[in-house]
Amino acid sequence: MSFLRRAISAFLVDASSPLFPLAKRYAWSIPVVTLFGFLASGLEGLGIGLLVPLLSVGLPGSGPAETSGGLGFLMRLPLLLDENMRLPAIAAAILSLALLKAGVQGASAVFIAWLDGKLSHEIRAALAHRLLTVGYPFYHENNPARLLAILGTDSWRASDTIRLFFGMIAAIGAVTVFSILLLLVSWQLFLVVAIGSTIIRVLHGSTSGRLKKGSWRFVGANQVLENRMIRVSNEVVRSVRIFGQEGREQRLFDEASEEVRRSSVVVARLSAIFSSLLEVSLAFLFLAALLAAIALEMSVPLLIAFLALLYRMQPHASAIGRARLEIASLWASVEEVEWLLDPAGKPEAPKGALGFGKLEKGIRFSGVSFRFANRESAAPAINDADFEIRPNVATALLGRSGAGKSTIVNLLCRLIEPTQGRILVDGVDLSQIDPVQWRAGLAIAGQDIGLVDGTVAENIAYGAPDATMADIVEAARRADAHDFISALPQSYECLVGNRGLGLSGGQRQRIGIARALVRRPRLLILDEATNAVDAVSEAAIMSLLDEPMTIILISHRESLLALCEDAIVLEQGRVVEWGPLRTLRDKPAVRGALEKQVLEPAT
Ligand SMILES: Nc1ncnc2c1ncn2[C@@H]1O[C@H](COP(=O)(O)OP(=O)(O)OP(=O)(O)O)[C@@H](O)[C@H]1O
Repeated sequence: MSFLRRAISAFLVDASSPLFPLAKRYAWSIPVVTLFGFLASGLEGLGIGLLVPLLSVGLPGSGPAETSGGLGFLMRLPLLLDENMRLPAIAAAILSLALLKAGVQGASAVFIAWLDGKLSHEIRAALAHRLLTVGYPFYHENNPARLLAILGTDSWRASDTIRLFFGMIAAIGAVTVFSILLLLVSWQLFLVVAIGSTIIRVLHGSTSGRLKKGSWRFVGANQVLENRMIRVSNEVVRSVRIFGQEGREQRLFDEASEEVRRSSVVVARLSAIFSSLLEVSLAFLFLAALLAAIALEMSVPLLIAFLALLYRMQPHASAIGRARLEIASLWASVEEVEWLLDPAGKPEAPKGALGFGKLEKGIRFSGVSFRFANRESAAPAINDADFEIRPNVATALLGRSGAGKSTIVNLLCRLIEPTQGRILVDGVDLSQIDPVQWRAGLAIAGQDIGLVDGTVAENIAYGAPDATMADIVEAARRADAHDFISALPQSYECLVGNRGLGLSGGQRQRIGIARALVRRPRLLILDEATNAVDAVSEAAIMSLLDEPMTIILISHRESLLALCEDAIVLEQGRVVEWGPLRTLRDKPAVRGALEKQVLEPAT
C-alpha cells in the first residue's frame, strides 16, 4: 500500500491533497492498469521476438542463431517442431499473439474509460458536497463565477488529468516490458537507448513549468468568462436591456471569450511545439540506435527484432511524454478543484448535538454582534444586540435599508454564527442545538428565497417532502395562491422554470409563502415576502399574523407591520428599541423606522 501511496503521490497528487482520499480509493486500479500495460506489450513483444526464429528459419543465411542474445530461448522453440511445420507454426503464433494483444488492449481501454467516468463523477459529487455543506459565509467571500468555473470546467479538466495519468501508467508498463525485451536482444543497444531517453527527459524537463503558467492563464480567463456568462444569462439581462447596455455587455463578453481562446491557443501551441520536439528527439534516438546496431555488426534477424521492438515502443514512450505535457497544461484546474475540496481556511457549517422540540419560552439575543469576515475594519453589521422574540406572536423587524435585518434573519437560521454574544432558544444556547433539528422547525419566505425548476406542487413541498397533496393545497389556500394555481394549464402539476420562470413576482411570492407554511414551522420568517402581492393576497397574509404562531416580519407594508404585537428597531446594526409595538409606536425611532421602511422598500 505504501508503494501505491508513493506512486499516486509522485504521479498525480501528494498525500496532503484533498484529492488524495479519492485517488486512494481507486489505488487498486493502478496495478490493474499496469498489468494490462505489461500484458499487452508482453504479448506484442513476444510476437516481435518471434520474428527472430521466423527470419532465421525462413532466411537460413540471414544470421547465426547463437547471436540471438537473451532471446535464445525463442530460437530453441522451433526445434521442438517438425521441420515443415516450423514456419507456419511460428506465423500462427505471431498472429495469435497479435489477436490476444488487441483483446487485452481493448479491455484496458474499456477499463480506463470506466475508471475515468467513475472518478470524474466522484470529483463532481465531492465538489457539490463541499458546496452544499461548507459554512454559508463562504458564499459571501467567493466569486460565484469562480465556483461555477470549477464545477463546470475545471472538474472536467481534472478528470482529463486522471485519464491521462492512467494512460501514462499503461504506457509506462509497456515501455518497461519493451525495455526488458530490448535488453534481452542486446544490452549494448539498450544502453544507447537508455542514455538517449534520459537526455531527452532532462531536456524536456523545463517545459512543464511553462505549460503550468499557461494553464493558470486559461483558468483565470475562464473565470472571467463565466462571470460574463452569468451576466448575459440571468435576470441581470433585464437591466442590460433597459439601460441599453447590450453593446457594452457584448464587448465585455467578446473580450473574455477571446482571452479564453487566446490562452487555450497558447497552451495548445506550447504543447504542440513540445510534443513535436519530443517526436523529433525520439526519431534521433531511433537513428542513433540503428547506427549503433550497425557498428556492433548485429545479425539481421536480431537487428530487425530490435528495430521492430524499438519502433513499437516509441508510441508508448511519446505517450508518456505527451501525457506529462498535457497534465502540466491542465494542472491549474487540478489545483482549483483541490482548493475547493480542501476544508482548510473555509468556514465550517454550524454544529450542535442537542435536540429541539417546541419553541415555548422564546428566543433571546444576548450581546450578539456579527462582523463580516471581508469587512473586518468596518463597524459590525450587528452590534451588541439584546432583544427577545416572544413565542406565538408576530414581531416586526424594523430598520432602514442596511440596518441589519437580513443579518438577524441569517443569524436565526444559523447561516452565520455570532462573532460575539449568544442566542438563547428557550434558555438553551442555539450553538448547542443540532442545526438540522433547529431548521426543521423554521420556514422562511422572502425576497432571495428562489423557487426551483419543477412543478408548482414540488415547489410548495420543497421543504416538506412528506407533505400530501391535501397539505399542499391547504398551504396554497392560506397563502392565497390556490386560485391562481388552479387556473394554470396543469394546475399544481404546471412546470415552473428555475427561480419561478413563467410566474409573476406576486405569484412567486405566494408560492414561496405556501412553501413556508406547508412545513408547519415553529418560527416563520417573512422577509419582504409580500412586497409584490396585491391587496387581496395581503389580506390573506394578514390573517396569518393573527394565528398563534411565532412570526418575524420584515416588510415595507405598514398595514402588515401594524398587526405585529412586538417590534425590534435596528439602526446601523444596533437595537435601538424593542418591546410591544403599541408601547413603542410613538417613540421617534419607531415612527422614523416605520416611515422610512414604508417609504424606502428594500430592493
Ligand atoms: N455579504 C456581505 N459582505 C459584507 N457586508 C455585508 C454583506 N451583506 C450585508 N453586508 C452589510 O451588512 C450590513 C447589514 O446588511 P443587511 O443586509 O443585514 O441589512 P438589511 O437591513 O437587511 O438591508 P435591506 O433592508 O436593504 O435588505 C450592511 O451594512 C451591509 O452593507
